[in-house]
Order: sequence, then structure tokens, then C-alpha cells
Amino acid sequence: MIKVTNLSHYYNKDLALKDINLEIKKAQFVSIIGESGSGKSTLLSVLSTLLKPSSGEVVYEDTNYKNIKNIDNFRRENIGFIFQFHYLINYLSVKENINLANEKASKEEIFELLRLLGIENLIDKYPNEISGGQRQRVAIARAMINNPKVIFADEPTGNLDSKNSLNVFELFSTLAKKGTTIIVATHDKNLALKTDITYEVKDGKLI
Ligand SMILES: Nc1ncnc2c1ncn2[C@@H]1O[C@H](COP(=O)(O)OP(=O)(O)OP(=O)(O)O)[C@@H](O)[C@H]1O
Repeated sequence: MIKVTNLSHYYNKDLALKDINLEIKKAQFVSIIGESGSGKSTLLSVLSTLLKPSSGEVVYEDTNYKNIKNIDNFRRENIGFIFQFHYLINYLSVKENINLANEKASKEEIFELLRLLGIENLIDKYPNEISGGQRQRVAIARAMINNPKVIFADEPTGNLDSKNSLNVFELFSTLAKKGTTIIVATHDKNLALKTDITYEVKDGKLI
């Protein structure tokens, strides 16, 4: 599903990723672990098209990153993003926040998605009326509304307690079993044990 060959990335002249090779299969639940500053976010950003690789190849199914003509369309059609901070808009309801990612999604579709995540009763609530774990579930729903082939999550549980963190990882596991590829960067080695495969980054290299 995603094949990375001889990938390196520089910030100006500073090497952040060095000669990375990896292949991620469809419906795999993948974790990327490593110490602070090791390069996890950089790797996730390059894999998810947010950063252009300095050298090497990133290929999605049959599409080489270099040949993508309209990156916005490519992201909208293929990729969902989840971050440590949920970035929900406080003056929009849960439904309206999800509609930001897909204005055509009907209330019924959004309700169904929220039902899968166990929070359908929150559809008309506002972000400041729900808990941190519930907000992160809304952010997951927003990432899923376009039915992406792959979801990238950068420290998605960084703000959650251990119970909610585990819930999020269990949810990802369910999504992966239904066919979505999930790639998560995390500090938490115990959570990484819940994934199908873990890659460790150290000083910009995969070890
Ligand atoms: N925008 C940037 N400009 C310059 N250097 C950067 C930039 N982003 C990251 N770096 C550097 O690249 C290296 C890898 O950073 P990255 O954010 O990928 O690490 P990380 O493993 O995700 O860390 P953390 O767990 O603390 O988020 C670090 O040395 C960092 O200082």
C-alpha cells in the first residue's frame, strides 16, 4: 500500500531521516516509536504527504508521490489525519466539525459513523461540552468521514489518560480489521504492543 525506498529528509542541512526503507501493507495497523527528536513526526509527515521527501521514493499503491498532480485532491480522497490536539472548532457542533472535512456528509451518515465510535449521542454537542477522550473520538470520526484508505495519527493519545488511550488504540485496531490502514506515531511502547507491527526510529534511522 505504501512503499518507501531510500528515503532521506533534511531540514535545511540537518539530516532528520536517513535512508529509510519500509513497506506498509493494506489494512495493517502500524506504530512508529522512538525517543523525542528521533524523527517520528518527520517520518509520519513524509509518509502522509505533508512533507516532500528530500530524496528517495514514496509510492502509494501505484502512485509515486512525485507524480501526484493535485495534492489536495489526493489527500482528500485517500488520507485521514489525527493529531495530538484534536483541533475541533469550539463554536461548531460535533456534526458541524465533521462536516468541515466533508460538507456533503448527511446527518444520517455522520450519525452512523459516530455510532461506530460509540458517541452518536454527542452529535449536537459542542466540543467544550464533552470529555477529552470523546473529543479525540470526534477527531477520529472527522478523519474517517471521507472513507480514507489510510489514517495517519501523530501522538493521538498524547493528551489522554491510559484508559482513553487504550480505547483509541482498540478503535484503530477495529478500523484496521475493516480494511483501513492505520499508521500511528507514539511515545508509548505499551500502546505500540497493540499494533500489528512496530518500527523504531533512532537518530533518523529505522532500527
Ligand atoms: N520544521 C523543522 N525545522 C528544522 N528542524 C526540525 C523541524 N522539525 C523537526 N526538526 C528536527 O528534526 C529532528 C526530528 O524531529 P521530529 O519532530 O521528527 O522528532 P519526533 O521523534 O517526532 O520528536 P517528538 O517525539 O519530540 O515529537 C529533530 O532533531 C528536530 O529538531
